[in-house]
Amino acid sequence: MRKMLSSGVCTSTVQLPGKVVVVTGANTGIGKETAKELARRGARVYLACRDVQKAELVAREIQMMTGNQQVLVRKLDLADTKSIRAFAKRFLEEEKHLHILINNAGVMMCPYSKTADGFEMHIGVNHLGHFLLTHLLLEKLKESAPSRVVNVSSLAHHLGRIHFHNLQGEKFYQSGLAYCHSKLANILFTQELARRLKASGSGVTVYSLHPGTVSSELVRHSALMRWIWWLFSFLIKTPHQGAQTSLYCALTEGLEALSGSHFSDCQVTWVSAQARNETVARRLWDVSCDLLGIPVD
Ligand SMILES: NC(=O)C1=CN([C@@H]2O[C@H](COP(=O)(O)OP(=O)(O)OC[C@H]3O[C@@H](n4cnc5c(N)ncnc54)[C@H](OP(=O)(O)O)[C@@H]3O)[C@@H](O)[C@H]2O)C=CC1
Ligand SMILES: CC1=C(/C=C/C(C)=C/C=C/C(C)=C/C=O)C(C)(C)CCC1
Repeated sequence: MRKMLSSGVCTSTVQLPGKVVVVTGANTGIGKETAKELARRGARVYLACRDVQKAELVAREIQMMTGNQQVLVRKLDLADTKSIRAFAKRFLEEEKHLHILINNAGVMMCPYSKTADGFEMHIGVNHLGHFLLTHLLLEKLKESAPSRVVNVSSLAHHLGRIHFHNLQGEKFYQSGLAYCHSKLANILFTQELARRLKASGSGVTVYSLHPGTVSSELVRHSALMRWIWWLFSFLIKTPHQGAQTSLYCALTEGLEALSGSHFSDCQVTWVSAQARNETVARRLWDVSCDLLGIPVD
């Protein structure tokens, strides 16, 4: 059972000297392990985190463990578009390239709350925050092609729906479902972005994934989930195991033809019918642009 729940290993031997990587939410859990492995392979790794003090400690730890001093911390609060814009501005000023963007940060089952811009927290951080970040970094990714965007979604997307009349959860809110909706949005964004990038022949590819059920701080807002995680701790993945599919999508050679696909346990996997709906994906793209003040093309 443990083997079944923990399978999927990134076997790529690709090394990353001279490559630049951004990992959001890299101070703990899956993001930290992902950043560590990318640093071990020689990349310059930006830990894009909301708590800079926590992240600095992690950066030192990764530097010590990997011998790579090019592990840098930058403030990024995905619940505040000003912070996202400030992060992108500084990054674009200081870096010539961006080869891999890992949109990993996430919140789950928060009590109803809003971001600085008035978006419901799950859709605001998990989807809109990463949508804006990717938009702001996209030219740099194109200039650095071949380059990749990796969006960490979840199996939980199967329970998600995009309710355009209630995107901010103001009419109806259930914290678990709000998480599922935002994870569905991650997949729809991946597919729409992949379609657009393919059409423009940009050399940037995009992947979404489910990391598995992973022991991490994600369950911090739910006593029930913390209890389930504790009870089944002998079965669920470690953060190192949980990082394997992100690493697979970021590193595996020859994955370009699968841009837009969804992965689990380092293999392409199926997504729900909602997640394959191109009309919803296009509309979500347009609505996201509107909400974020990005010109709709
Ligand atoms: N664990 C699991 O079983 C599963 C996880 N996933 C996905 O994996 C991803 C990583 O989660 P996991 O490592 O498990 O969870 P953790 O809670 O351990 O890590 C989440 C990271 O996101 C960061 N974060 C949260 N809010 C913001 C914000 N507003 N701005 C910037 N960063 C933020 C956290 O920062 P801070 O430490 O400061 O709070 C933390 O670094 C998430 O997208 C999650 O949805 C998907 C399926 C299953
Ligand atoms: C019942 C049960 C489990 C519970 C799984 C759950 C509750 C998964 C939730 C996943 C989430 C919330 C993903 C986040 O994106 C385990 C631990 C697999 C062990 C086998 C029995």
